[in-house]
Amino acid sequence: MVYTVTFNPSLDYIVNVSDFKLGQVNRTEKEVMFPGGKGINVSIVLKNLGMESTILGFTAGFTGEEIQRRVKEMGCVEKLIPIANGYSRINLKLRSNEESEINGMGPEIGKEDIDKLYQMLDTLKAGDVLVLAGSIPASMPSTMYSDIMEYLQNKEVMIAVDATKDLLVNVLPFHPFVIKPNNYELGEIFNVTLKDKKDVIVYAKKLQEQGARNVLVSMAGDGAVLVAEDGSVYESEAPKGKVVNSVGAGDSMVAGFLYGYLTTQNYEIAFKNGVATGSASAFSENLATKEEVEAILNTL
Ligand SMILES: Nc1ncnc2c1ncn2[C@@H]1O[C@H](COP(=O)(O)OP(=O)(O)O)[C@@H](O)[C@H]1O
Ligand SMILES: O=P(O)(O)OC[C@H]1O[C@](O)(COP(=O)(O)O)[C@@H](O)[C@@H]1O
Repeated sequence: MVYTVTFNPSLDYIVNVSDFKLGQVNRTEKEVMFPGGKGINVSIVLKNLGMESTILGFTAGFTGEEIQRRVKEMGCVEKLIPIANGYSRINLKLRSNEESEINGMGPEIGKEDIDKLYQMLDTLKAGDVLVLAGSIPASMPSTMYSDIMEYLQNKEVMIAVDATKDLLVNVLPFHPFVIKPNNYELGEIFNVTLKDKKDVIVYAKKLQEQGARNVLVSMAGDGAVLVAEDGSVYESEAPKGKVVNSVGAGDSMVAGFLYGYLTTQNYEIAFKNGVATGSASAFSENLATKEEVEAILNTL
């Protein structure tokens, strides 16, 4: 079974504003709202691809209830833990001449809530897959994901991590199955700007040397790189198409990669599947469907 953990779920409020002007009243031309947060998006896409998973994590307030309602409506299994205070974030995605995002910091999560999550993690068995994805509330330590990995280290659970900075770096000694920084996040870890795939491969290998088994680096419209544990390096250009909504493209890539690997145990197929799924999400308003992914796979 695949489990995804989202400490900080969101409602993604995506608004189109023609020629946005800072400091003025702007009006939307279009607005849509989706449940979001990285683990939740991974679960939605896995569902679309035909693979069941269970959504774990924390929700709060009316926004949290709406996130739960929507993921259930989509047919996902969720065991989100409602927390007593605050409310889950509404993350604003502004599409205008440029794309901007404001992601909230999320409600505080108490120790008793974390204990409940650990009780759920106690049910994981060898061969299960755990996805730890997205930010954690600012009040939590950057060892949150590595603490979970340490707790599970003797269980033979395959763990995927999509996080930034120390939250990601701290998990490396626990040998995550796959990590997926984008090229900016990879550069940020080493305080460098990565210009091209050649640079990306050098620094992805450094994260592998520090403990990651597979390092998948997304580069938006410039494609992706996989440095795999068997020593292979795969590179891909981004599939061609019109970007409609790139929110969730990275999460879709994680879902596509895991789906590809879990169904074939082949890194090349997993990588292509990740690229196609990321782009299929970027090319549609909603997250990728199986048909959309297959259509792109046929072009790779
Ligand atoms: N403009 C784009 N054109 C084609 N594919 C894209 C585009 N943006 C994203 N993708 C696809 O989605 C994947 C993940 O996107 P990216 O933006 O790098 O992730 P993140 O959201 O984590 O930063 C890319 O590797 C690519 O396959
Ligand atoms: O937890 P974070 O890092 O703030 O990211 C949360 C945001 O990222 C998303 O999961 C989308 O992520 P990607 O575009 O990287 O796939 C949104 O649904 C959500 O608003």
